[in-house]
Amino acid sequence: GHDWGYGVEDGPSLWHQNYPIAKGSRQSPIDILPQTASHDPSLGPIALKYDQCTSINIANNGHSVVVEFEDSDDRSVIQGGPLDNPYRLKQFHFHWGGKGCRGSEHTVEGHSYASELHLVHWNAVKYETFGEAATAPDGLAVLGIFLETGDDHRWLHTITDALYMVKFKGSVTNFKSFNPKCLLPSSLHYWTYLGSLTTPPLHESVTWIVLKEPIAVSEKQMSKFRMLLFTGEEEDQRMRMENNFRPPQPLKGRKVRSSN
Ligand SMILES: CCN[C@H]1CN(CCOC)S(=O)(=O)c2sc(S(N)(=O)=O)cc21
Ligand SMILES: [Zn+2]
Repeated sequence: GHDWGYGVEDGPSLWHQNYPIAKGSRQSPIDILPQTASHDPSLGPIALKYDQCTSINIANNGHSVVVEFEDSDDRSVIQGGPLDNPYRLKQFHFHWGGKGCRGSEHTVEGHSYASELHLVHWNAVKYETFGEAATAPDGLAVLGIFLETGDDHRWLHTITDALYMVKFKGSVTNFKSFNPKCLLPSSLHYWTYLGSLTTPPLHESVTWIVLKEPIAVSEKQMSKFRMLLFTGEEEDQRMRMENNFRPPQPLKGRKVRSSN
């Protein structure tokens, strides 16, 4: 059922009641301090192989808007950097704020961005299914990309133009041949650390790779995300989907490494 959300009655500060791991030792997101992040020369570049990727659909799951990918083989993977194996692209989704407000999950020296894109990948070398990987300490790799408001993003239109089709929680529509490579910034320099899902079930199964360079999107494009609803078509109380981000969590002694 509806056991968690981002509101006063079901938001991040209450998630620990149903998901005690919310107070765990490797929770996400975190505030990243670039000066403290150790430059690790053994950290190679990340490699993204998305050329043969197959997007399937775009959906409103009542928490975010999600684009799912076909993950029956290694056609779309992230590898290198802190990763020992290639991890298969499963889905991507966003977190964002209200009008003119910040909405990223990770922050950089307390600075938050307008939004944050998460590309979720799973370790299909070690685990049979995505579900199994999602609960394993080295099961998932999520690539985080900051969105800041500025110029129009020429490729984000493909996504924002489809949002009206998935306005309500539970809606899904076809979304073929979208290649997320077009959403990457020019530099793949990153910070990396061991963390968790930033939503329930908050599994501590994520190797986070957060790109340093944000991409620019226009305020008009951001406003289209806020047209989405947390609520279903049948519900009489319409709740605009915004501020669907978890605030930074305690570092608890973890090391953040920097690619360079
Ligand atoms: C609303 C539910 N979100 C989660 C759904 N999944 C987890 C459980 O599935 C078996 S998931 O692995 O696709 C991810 S990744 C992710 S974040 N924000 O950390 O990138 C959240 C979720
Ligand atoms: Zn996310």
